Amino acid sequence: MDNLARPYRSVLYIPGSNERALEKAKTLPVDAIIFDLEDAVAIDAKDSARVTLAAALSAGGYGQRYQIVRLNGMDTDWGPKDLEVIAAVGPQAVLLPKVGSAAEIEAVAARLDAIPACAETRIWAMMETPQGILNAAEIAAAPRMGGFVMGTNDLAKELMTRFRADREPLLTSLQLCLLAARAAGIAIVDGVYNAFKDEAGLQVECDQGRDMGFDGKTLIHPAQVAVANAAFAPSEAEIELSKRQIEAFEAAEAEGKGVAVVDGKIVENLHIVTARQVLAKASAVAALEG
Ligand SMILES: CC(C)(COP(=O)(O)OP(=O)(O)OC[C@H]1O[C@@H](n2cnc3c(N)ncnc32)[C@H](O)[C@@H]1OP(=O)(O)O)[C@@H](O)C(=O)NCCC(=O)NCCSC(=O)C[C@H](O)C(=O)O
Ligand SMILES: [Mg+2]
Repeated sequence: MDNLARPYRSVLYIPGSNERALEKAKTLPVDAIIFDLEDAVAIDAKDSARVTLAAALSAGGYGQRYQIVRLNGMDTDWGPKDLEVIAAVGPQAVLLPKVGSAAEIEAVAARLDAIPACAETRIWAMMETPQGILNAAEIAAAPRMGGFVMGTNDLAKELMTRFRADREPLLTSLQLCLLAARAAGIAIVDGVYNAFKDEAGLQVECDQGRDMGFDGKTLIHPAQVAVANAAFAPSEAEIELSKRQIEAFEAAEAEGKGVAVVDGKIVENLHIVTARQVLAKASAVAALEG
């Protein structure tokens, strides 16, 4: 499935060091997995996690779930070794933390270009530093870019904000990254909701993220999957409306008109583009779930 056509409703982080979670993920209805070698892995476990993860990826079993590996930063003791070992198994995507500039993406892209197993490997970027947010447009347009992941914990730390349920202090950063991702035609998924037992709070954040235009949400626990899958899938009402809009617009066109009216609202060609995207997303979700 094409990078942008596939759903990214639920993107679950799994610590690369946690063999039980690595196994469990094969049974979870997530659209994508981030196998983490960065913040979820303790310093003493960095070297063993890399080996454990490379073996798990080679063994496979993750089905249609899109597989993204979060490496340690290339400026750390572990990052270059992570890239070497993970690249050898030809991952679908590598995710770079705390990206600040397009040059960082270009350097990793050049390394991947030299590895035949990585011909199709995409690069994703964690957007979680002030410098990265200010350079979002150039990062999104860099070679091999497949998507942005919002790192709202690091971002809140760097901006010195306080947690608010409405995320008002983070909205400018979230929207700058959305603009950059959409301009470059790459995917973008929202940050994690830390209180993984608070389903109502997660629901509010998922609805907000969906309204803003995110493709999905990053998650930290299996209990969060169902809420994200439902929030970022087209609803029955959206599917039904899209079908009626297409039908009405085609009828209007047949009569030589460029505008139809559905439920008292105008429907023009641009609305039909959105309606067809809704139906395509619904089909893609059904294909993954089927
Ligand atoms: C938060 C956790 C440490 C909780 O783990 P645990 O106490 O084991 O939870 P449960 O007992 O409720 O687990 C129930 C079962 O589910 C499995 N499990 C738990 N978490 C995961 C997971 N992430 N993926 C797959 N499976 C998972 C357990 O193994 C249990 O299975 P079973 O034995 O069959 O019952 C834990 O959830 C966790 O470690 N989560 C991930 C944390 C993480 O990845 N953090 C880093 C990413 S967030 C980040 O860095 C954001 C960004 O950079 C930013 O700046 O914002
Ligand atoms: Mg982070």
